[in-house]
Amino acid sequence: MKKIHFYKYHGTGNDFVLIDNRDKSFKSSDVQLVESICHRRFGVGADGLMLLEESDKALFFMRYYNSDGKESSMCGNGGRCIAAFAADLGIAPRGEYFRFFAVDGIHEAFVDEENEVKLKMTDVSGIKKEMDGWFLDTGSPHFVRMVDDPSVIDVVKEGRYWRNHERFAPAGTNVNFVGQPQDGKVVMRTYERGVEDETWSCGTGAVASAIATFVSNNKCGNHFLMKVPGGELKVHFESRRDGGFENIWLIGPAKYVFEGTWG
Ligand SMILES: N[C@H](CCC[C@H](N)C(=O)O)C(=O)O
Repeated sequence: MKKIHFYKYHGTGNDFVLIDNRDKSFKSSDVQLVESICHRRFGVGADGLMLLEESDKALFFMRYYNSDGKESSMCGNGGRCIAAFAADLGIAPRGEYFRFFAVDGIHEAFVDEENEVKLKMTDVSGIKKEMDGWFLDTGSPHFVRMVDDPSVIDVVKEGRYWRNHERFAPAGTNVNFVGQPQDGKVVMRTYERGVEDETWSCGTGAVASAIATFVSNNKCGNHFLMKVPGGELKVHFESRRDGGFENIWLIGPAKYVFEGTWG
């Protein structure tokens, strides 16, 4: 097998392997290969893997895989990291807005000199109040539970229960545990579908948790600082009269960690 040159980035502790696959040399259908690269003990270790590929719709296409090796829905922190990766490789302009294509459509991005990334997320069509939480799709499905203190939640046990609940079958959902807002600051923790564990940050989850907090708390504005175990993410959006949300932005750091070869 040809050696694979990979890069490792993280976005507030949600970590990814990135590969420039514009030459299509990576076997993108090989679930076993992606899973073994993401393995925390026998591989590079990551929550997910992304291929940067050619696109006729925008500057590039972002193909996203969870660490279970399967291609999945949109990853917000992954989108921020691939934008920084593209700027670092000189594929995308730094300090200017550019567009890339992903599974949920076109995304606008802006990468500054320190790799702080602004990423426009897909519109949200609506949010559904469930007995014990809120369900919405921010590019990936999220079930948001409001709790008094996220720090005392057994995120793996409770997250796994809701992730596999029949209500969300067969696709399942990501699960977020969100504390009370204090001056626009919100503490949140996430159990991620396809990682099947708590992750230290979740971009689509931060958007889902901010919107659920906005809807469930009429004293909140539409700008949030989401405090996750791996750092802080900014989220702001506009609500629509039809109950949807648009002009949704996810902002935060994307860090290059190291690069290497696989195989
Ligand atoms: N695990 C998610 C995709 C990645 C979401 C997360 N890493 C983010 O930053 O949005 C899913 O399969 O629905």
